[in-house]
Amino acid sequence: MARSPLLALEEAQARLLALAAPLQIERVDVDSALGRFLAEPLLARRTQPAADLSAMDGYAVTRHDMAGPWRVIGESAAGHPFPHSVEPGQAVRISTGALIPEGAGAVVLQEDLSREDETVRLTGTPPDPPHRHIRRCGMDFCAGDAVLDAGTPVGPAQIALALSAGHRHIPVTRRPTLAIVDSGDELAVDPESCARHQIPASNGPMLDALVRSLPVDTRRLGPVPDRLDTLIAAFEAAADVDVIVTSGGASVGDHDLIRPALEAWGATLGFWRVGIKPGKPILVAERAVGGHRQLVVGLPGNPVSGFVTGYLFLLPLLRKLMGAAQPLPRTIATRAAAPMPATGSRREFVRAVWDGDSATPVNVQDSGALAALSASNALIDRPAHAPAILVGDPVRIFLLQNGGIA
Ligand SMILES: Nc1nc2c(c(=O)[nH]1)N[C@H]1C(S)=C(S)[C@@H](COP(=O)(O)OP(=O)(O)OC[C@H]3O[C@@H](n4cnc5c(N)ncnc54)[C@H](O)[C@@H]3O)O[C@H]1N2
Ligand code: MOO
Repeated sequence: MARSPLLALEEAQARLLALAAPLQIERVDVDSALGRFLAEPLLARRTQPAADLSAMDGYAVTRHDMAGPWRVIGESAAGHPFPHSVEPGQAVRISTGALIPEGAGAVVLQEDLSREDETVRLTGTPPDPPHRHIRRCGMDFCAGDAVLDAGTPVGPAQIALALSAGHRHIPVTRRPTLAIVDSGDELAVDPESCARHQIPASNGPMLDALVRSLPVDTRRLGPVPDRLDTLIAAFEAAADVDVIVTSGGASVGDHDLIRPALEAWGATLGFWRVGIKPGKPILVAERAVGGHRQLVVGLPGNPVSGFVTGYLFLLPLLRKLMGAAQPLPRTIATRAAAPMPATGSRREFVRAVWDGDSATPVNVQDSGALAALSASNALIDRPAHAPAILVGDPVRIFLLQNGGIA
């Protein structure tokens, strides 16, 4: 049977992402924004630090008198500023994070001084330049600065930054809802009771776990038998979600019913079959009813194919819906630790172990081999029609951890 040529990965990803407009914006507590994406640029409401602060423990003195000795006239502790001005010949005991008193322009480290009663003397070297141990007002950011761009993922550093920039709430894109529909007559829900003609239904839980790195609300529907009516009923039970991901039944067999079931349900096929190995039969469809638009990503049933296409398509789609500026995983450059054969007409994602220096393909590359997938932490990205490569040759890899987003 003649078929249209397979789509290239980049084109398929671009077509999928073009279908996905970021979801509505909501304001959430900064504390609970972990994993979300900022929906608008965040402007600082305050300057940080709001005044010159000491970066070390020591004594604050004027710039005009760096040789001492000095008379200690008081203390500036964190949260307890010294209320007077400092003159030449005077020093104020100061702690890390405390306000630099008026008139002071240098902090001499306590390690470089000796103190006797109320007199401190230099025993080491004074700070050079004098302001070396002073954190300048606005060193981090100033009120009005755009401290975060729209589309930035909110991680621990961004939570701290938003709070220190004076925000209790931040605008993020709402959590997408996702239904996971796995299908196949051979699937056994209970792995402890699985006949020879069956296989434990592992793809649904695997995909659920894959998307857990993102703040997505998931609903599991399945396993669903390989029948049009049961598949359509599952889609109907997912008619309110943003994204439906299916697993299995995406290929060309008599029981591969995802496409006809989607069409019968009223969805329109966006594309089907991409030139990648594993994962060729992936499909994308959309359905719009009464202003509610849904996207469907149909993943192949082979577990490794489902994992790889989940990584290359489903996670980027969810990130795009959540407003990510960079939804796609990124590769890093490394070297092959073993020779690799020439590739065929599909771009290959070779399961591999990356040790920080080089990547070694795992022995079994079958798209049903979960032990080999589990032993891997990276995918070597091999172009289609590439010649064989030798040990030490440059390769690019996707790291599996964190969906490939550093
Ligand atoms: N004549 C052709 N046959 C196949 C082609 C092709 O182009 N021509 N493509 C092959 C490729 S590539 C893939 S990938 C698979 C994908 O097929 P399906 O998406 O239709 O997947 P199934 O047939 O339903 O299942 C494949 C395999 O995976 C197991 N499976 C399915 N669901 C689960 C699950 N939830 N948990 C665990 N394992 C699951 C299933 O038992 C099968 O062994 O098609 C090739 N065939
Ligand atoms: O795409 Mo299939 O995933 O080659 O096994």
